[in-house]
Amino acid sequence: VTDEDILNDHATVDDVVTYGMGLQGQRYSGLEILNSENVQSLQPVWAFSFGGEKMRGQESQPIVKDGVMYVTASYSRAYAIDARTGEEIWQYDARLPDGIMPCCDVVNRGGALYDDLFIFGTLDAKLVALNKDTGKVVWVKQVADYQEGYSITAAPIVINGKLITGVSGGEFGIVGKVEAYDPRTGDLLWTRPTVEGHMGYVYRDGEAVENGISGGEAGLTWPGDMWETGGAATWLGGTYDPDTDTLFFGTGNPAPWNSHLRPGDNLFSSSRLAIDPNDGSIKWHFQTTPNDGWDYDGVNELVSFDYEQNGELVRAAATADRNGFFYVLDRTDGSFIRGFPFVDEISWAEGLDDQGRPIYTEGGRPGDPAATEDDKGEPVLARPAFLGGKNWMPMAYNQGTGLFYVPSNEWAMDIWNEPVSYKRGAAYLGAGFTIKPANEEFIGVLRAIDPSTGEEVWRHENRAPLWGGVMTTAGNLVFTGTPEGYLKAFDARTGEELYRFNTGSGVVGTPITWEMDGEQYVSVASGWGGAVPLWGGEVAKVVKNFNQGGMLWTFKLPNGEAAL
Ligand SMILES: O=C(O)c1cc(C(=O)O)c2c(n1)C(=O)C(=O)c1cc(C(=O)O)[nH]c1-2
Ligand SMILES: [Ca+2]
Repeated sequence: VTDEDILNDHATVDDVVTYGMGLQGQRYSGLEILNSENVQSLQPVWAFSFGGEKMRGQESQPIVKDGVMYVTASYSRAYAIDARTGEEIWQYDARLPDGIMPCCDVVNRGGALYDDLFIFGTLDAKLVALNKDTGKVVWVKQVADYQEGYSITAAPIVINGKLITGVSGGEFGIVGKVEAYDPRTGDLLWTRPTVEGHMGYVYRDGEAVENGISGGEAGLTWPGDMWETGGAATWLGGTYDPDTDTLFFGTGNPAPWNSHLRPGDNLFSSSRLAIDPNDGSIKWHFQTTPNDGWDYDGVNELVSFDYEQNGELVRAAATADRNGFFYVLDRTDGSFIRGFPFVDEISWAEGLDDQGRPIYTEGGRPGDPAATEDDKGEPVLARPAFLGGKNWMPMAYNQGTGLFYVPSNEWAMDIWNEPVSYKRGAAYLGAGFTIKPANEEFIGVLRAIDPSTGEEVWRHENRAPLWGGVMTTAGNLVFTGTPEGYLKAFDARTGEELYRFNTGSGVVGTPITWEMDGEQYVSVASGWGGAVPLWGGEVAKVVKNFNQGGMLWTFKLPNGEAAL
């Protein structure tokens, strides 16, 4: 796989060589062999077991090149599979130490292909590069110390000969960062910490150089030394926009969760960062939840798209934040174009001001434990819950309909603050919580959203929270999965459910589609898990009978069907 292949991934329908089905992250395929007229006939052609004990939480997006599928699974495993037959070519199991500390299950969301390498991140915070034909290790690089709480769950991306990764660990007071490596050797090219105060340098050719952006001196948005352990993990990885030559990374929650310990905006937590891929410098930032006090952890993917307004081309980017608001930004400079709620009854903010900053609801923030006698701050009922209006699961943008398809959830939480102090390698929250369903009928809502008006064009409600990624096609289709086990397809214009297939375990993976031998294929990983069964509080009851697992399913129309 070459840089060209990667940059063109969104336009080549016969392969999927990037996380996002294109670096901009639209998850849109121009294929229409499979479409809203014939999707009812879709059938599985093979299924592949990830094997292993206790397999769960299959959040991966496979990639496909030249008839071979490369996919990661939970516990930092990777596989190459014959995409025609489902036969295994090789398997790699990372040997993980006992002390790994993923906050939210043992997940992995995917890998990257470059040259003859398949590269992915592990729960002990390493990057591993495997020979794509044999699965043999070519290089391994320690990105950060797992004993401090670092891990990697996101898929790396490669752009113009640079391998770009983020890190997880926001719940342990790590310092988030984005890093670039030489994909052939694993040598570090630059590092970009995402907490102000750690900001004044970049690495270039293995040497630290000042780049002038230092939060440490003037106007620190953290009190005292709180920035030293400030979180802002880049745990969802990034997207890349070739038009502006910019990497977009979301940053997670500031640490600790108790916001009274860190008055200030706490840059660059809960933000979108536009990063120069050449040296790691920050071009602009947009913070969705300043002084985040609810773990809104605004790490969600920023997806580039273009539209016309009054005859002018707008180079925009959109993100559906965990905090419940959908933002449309000008991707050339990060300026706010518009924002609107995409979930119901947001409690913590009354809306956004004309810069996109939240207008906080009076009394919406959980109280300061220092102000009470029993060390437990005044609780509040906040909505959405910290697992978010949308969590990690990627949305999709359809160039034909001009709509975003957003996997969202309706839930609330009781949240309160507690005293906490930083201890290396220990949870650093200073908060307690119970998540509750917002109603008896449904939590998950797949929404079709018009980014130019904020209108919800259609919605599909699901009993359990939606936790899988979305993919959309020129064949007027939207695919996603449900914790109840289904891969589902919808009419992209109307939201009518056109197809469902039960994979035997909850689908929390992200589907892909590609063309092979003149036929259109769809693949998705199945295996219930992720944060909901761990942290879902009262919602865990809704999902408690769902079986875990680890399978990869592949579908196509029966032979000849597409021609009808
Ligand atoms: O702050 C962090 O570093 C971090 C990392 C991760 C992760 O790497 O999976 C999650 C979260 N936070 C998080 O807050 C969260 O709700 C979450 C859900 C999931 C999941 O895969 O289901 N991961 C994570
Ligand atoms: Ca987090």
